[in-house]
Amino acid sequence: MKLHNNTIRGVHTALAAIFEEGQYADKVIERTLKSNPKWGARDRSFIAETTYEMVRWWRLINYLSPSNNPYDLFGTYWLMQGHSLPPWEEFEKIQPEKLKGKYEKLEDPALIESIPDWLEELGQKELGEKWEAEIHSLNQEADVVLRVNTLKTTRERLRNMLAESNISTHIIKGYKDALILDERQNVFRHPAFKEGLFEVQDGSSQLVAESLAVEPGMRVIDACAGAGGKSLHLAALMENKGKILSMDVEEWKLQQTKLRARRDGVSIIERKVIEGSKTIKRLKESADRLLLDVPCSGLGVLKRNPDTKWKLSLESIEKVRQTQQEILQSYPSMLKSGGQMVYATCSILPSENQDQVQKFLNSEAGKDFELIEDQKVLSHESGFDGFYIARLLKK
Ligand SMILES: C[S@@+](CC[C@H](N)C(=O)[O-])C[C@H]1O[C@@H](n2cnc3c(N)ncnc32)[C@H](O)[C@@H]1O
Repeated sequence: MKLHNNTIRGVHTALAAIFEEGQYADKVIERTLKSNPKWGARDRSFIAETTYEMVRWWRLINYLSPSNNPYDLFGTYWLMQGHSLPPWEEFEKIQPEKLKGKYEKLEDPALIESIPDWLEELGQKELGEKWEAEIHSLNQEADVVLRVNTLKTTRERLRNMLAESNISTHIIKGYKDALILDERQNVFRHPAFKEGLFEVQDGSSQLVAESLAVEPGMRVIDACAGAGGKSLHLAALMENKGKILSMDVEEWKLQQTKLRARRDGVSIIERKVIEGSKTIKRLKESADRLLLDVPCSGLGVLKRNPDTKWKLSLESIEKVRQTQQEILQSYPSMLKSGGQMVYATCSILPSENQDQVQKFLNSEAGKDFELIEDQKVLSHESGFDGFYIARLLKK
């Protein structure tokens, strides 16, 4: 592959915004690409992919080549990917054989997997012997997975339509609405996306709405709806019949839900901003089904958000655990008796998952609930993101 100075500089600018200004990688890349409309499709995907991968391997790259020079860092990454470097004077200082030797001598698992030391310790403590395979899998690039919008099309029809534009996909047993792209590409510009025939949603994430056992006509609350990924899936499973109340503490996220619902042909979603405990109390025993897709560390989605590992800390994870338990202590009151609730996270840590559910069940607020089943979806076992999904019944 031929390297170009201007795209390497684009990557460097993006990395500086991520590491020096603490901005989110996805937003930085979006902005970098938008402000350079002359770059072609190949340059754009080079910049996006290289930035994400350099963020992922940042600690290892900096260990192998401690330097502030962007060409030293990029060149090291490029060699790590198995490419060779062109004879540019910018790369003169790099000695491939020396780097190779340094890499081969590595024994520290945190350096090898390019994660902070505290995360290696936490992973070992919480996942034991499964941690090594899990973090290895979370360091691989994610597949692009589509969720077919069954309100507008079928999986076969969408698959054929994409094939006509040379986008080949495959299906996997156990994920009934999913299509996986054979080759990574930007599908947001495809007419089928603009017509609302699919959403981009990881396979594990698609298991969440599925597990809530919704039926057309039900009254469902999605209490941490965000931009509405799961609400839209619930609406499709309910055949757009009944009512979904999509709630969140962030109004701007719910605004996105509104736009996406319009595109997807969903009319049963109402939105409500959570302004405090009063909002929850007013909805007492009003829902047949309740989804708690709670805020979490995001350690299950490192494949697609590699910058998370540099932004998190033990303190921030503890804070999010507290929010999770606060939500569990109060929101289930919105469920009718005989109703079912799903507690879900995109984390692989038991302390955010089964331990939280157990703590709830042992508390006064959980005394009327029982656990029906739970799924601990690990990335190295499923191939998709890491998730936790627990289904509970209110007696
Ligand atoms: C995992 S995200 C939700 C993703 C969303 N369900 C989807 O499928 O796109 C968690 C959401 O919880 C929201 N949140 C944070 N604290 C909350 C609280 N106390 N009550 C309700 N939602 C909260 C966040 O704003 C965020 O949108």
